[in-house]
Amino acid sequence: MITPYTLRLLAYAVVIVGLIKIIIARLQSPLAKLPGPKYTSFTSLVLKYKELTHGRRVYVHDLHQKYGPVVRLSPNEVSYATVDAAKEIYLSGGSGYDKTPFYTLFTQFGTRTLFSTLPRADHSYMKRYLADRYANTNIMKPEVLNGISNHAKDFLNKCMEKCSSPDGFADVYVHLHCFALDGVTHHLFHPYGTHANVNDKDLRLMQELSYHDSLASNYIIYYVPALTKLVAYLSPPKLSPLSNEYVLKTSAAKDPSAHSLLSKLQSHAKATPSMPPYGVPAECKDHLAAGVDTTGDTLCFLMYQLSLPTPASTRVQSLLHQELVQNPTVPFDQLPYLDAVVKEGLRCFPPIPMSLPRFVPDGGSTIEGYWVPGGTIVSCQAWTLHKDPNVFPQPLEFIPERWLDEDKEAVTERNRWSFAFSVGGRGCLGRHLAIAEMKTLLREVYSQCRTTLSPHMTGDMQMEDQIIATRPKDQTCKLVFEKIGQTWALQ
Ligand code: HEM
Repeated sequence: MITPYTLRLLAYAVVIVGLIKIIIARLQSPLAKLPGPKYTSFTSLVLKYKELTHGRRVYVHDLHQKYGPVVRLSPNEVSYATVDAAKEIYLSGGSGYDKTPFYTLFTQFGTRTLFSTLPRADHSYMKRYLADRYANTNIMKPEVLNGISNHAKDFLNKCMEKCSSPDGFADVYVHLHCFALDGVTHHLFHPYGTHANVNDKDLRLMQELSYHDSLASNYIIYYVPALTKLVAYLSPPKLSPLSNEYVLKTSAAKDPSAHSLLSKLQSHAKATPSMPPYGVPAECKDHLAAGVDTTGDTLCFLMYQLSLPTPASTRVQSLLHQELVQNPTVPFDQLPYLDAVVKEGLRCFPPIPMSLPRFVPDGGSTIEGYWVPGGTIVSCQAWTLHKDPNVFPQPLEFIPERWLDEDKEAVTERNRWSFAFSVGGRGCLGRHLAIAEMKTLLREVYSQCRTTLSPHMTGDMQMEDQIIATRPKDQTCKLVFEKIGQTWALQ
């Protein structure tokens, strides 16, 4: 007869045998041969803890510093820090490996969009279809550039107005996000775009989009879908009534401008009865979300950097000013120092600095000399690629001149390692728009003004990571704008 004691022993034995089996399997796994802390062969708990506490990017970077360009992060995940690995993961076959279900977190109105579609095949048709809207030739059209330029003027007027108020400073975090919202909605919806730097209703829309923190609940839902209801109960999802209403209403508007994304999507919807009911608004909302914090945060980090009270920042601002006043009619894409400042800004402060996860295809793959089985999650992160000292000497310093180096081969190599917009078929669709916006705004400001930190600026500008993007921790950046003559001497 089996006694309770025997039963307990049996239960223990089953658990122990199970654990031994798991340990043996993990030790025999091809990933066990990869560099990385031993515990990552057995558990993903440390990685998950870092994710939940905004610490993943720095944790992954520190592991690369310690273990080199290939690091096992968990029993099923590996991070790489070389351009060859990035080419294999994001460029092989054009679009690289398939996205993981992590991107399901980014569906809009319950509908998959370009960004959240996982398999390559489903994604590539839509990407090709929408590509012309974001091609440089479309972005460089006067109707697009004039819109961006007007919004840059609104930004500067707003900042000057704030600086002449008793406060004496402008919070550029707010006004740059308004500018980014206005710029992207001009492209998506013209003539139904926002004017958030002049209109309080649109300002509230920006606030709804940019001030939120749903990192922990998103990760929990992703890793333990069974807890979705509990998470929704304990921490109800933040609704976005203003932006949802704006996008739903606007995407049904008649006669959007021919250059807009909306006109293209509406034509597609007419010709494609099988398009999901929320296909057009979902795609628009996705591009809206993709275009506000990214451009707004990069500009914010960049203007903060230029405004620091250091000789290096003063020098960069002065050189930028000189180039801009000496070339008032040269198109923004032909100004080398402005280009170098933007590139260095994207290198030092990539707004999407974290791993972009992909699945190794069936049959496995050899990356950086190590074979990894199909189904392994692999990724690179811009934060680490941009800090390789062999490619970017003094990687922690902000040095625009590195992009103007006489050693052309070195500059080509730096461009190859630039990963702010990712690479390949799933790289950023809005890249040319974002660059046009950033250069137009910096030209508007630094051709006329000098910016310095306000004495009221006590906010923390450390990067605080969100689910895939990052942002300044305190979401505030108080600067003083001072109009200057054309002859600001190099100090
Ligand atoms: C400084 C500004 C920006 C940066 C650094 C940036 C960066 C990126 C990166 C790294 C990705 C790939 C993400 C991944 O694979 O997980 C991406 C994708 C994307 N971005 Fe941007 N982005 C910026 C601005 C914009 C703007 C202004 C728009 C459009 C209005 C936009 C639209 C998109 C879209 C639609 C995708 C998905 C592309 C696809 O899956 O094929 N982005 N962006």
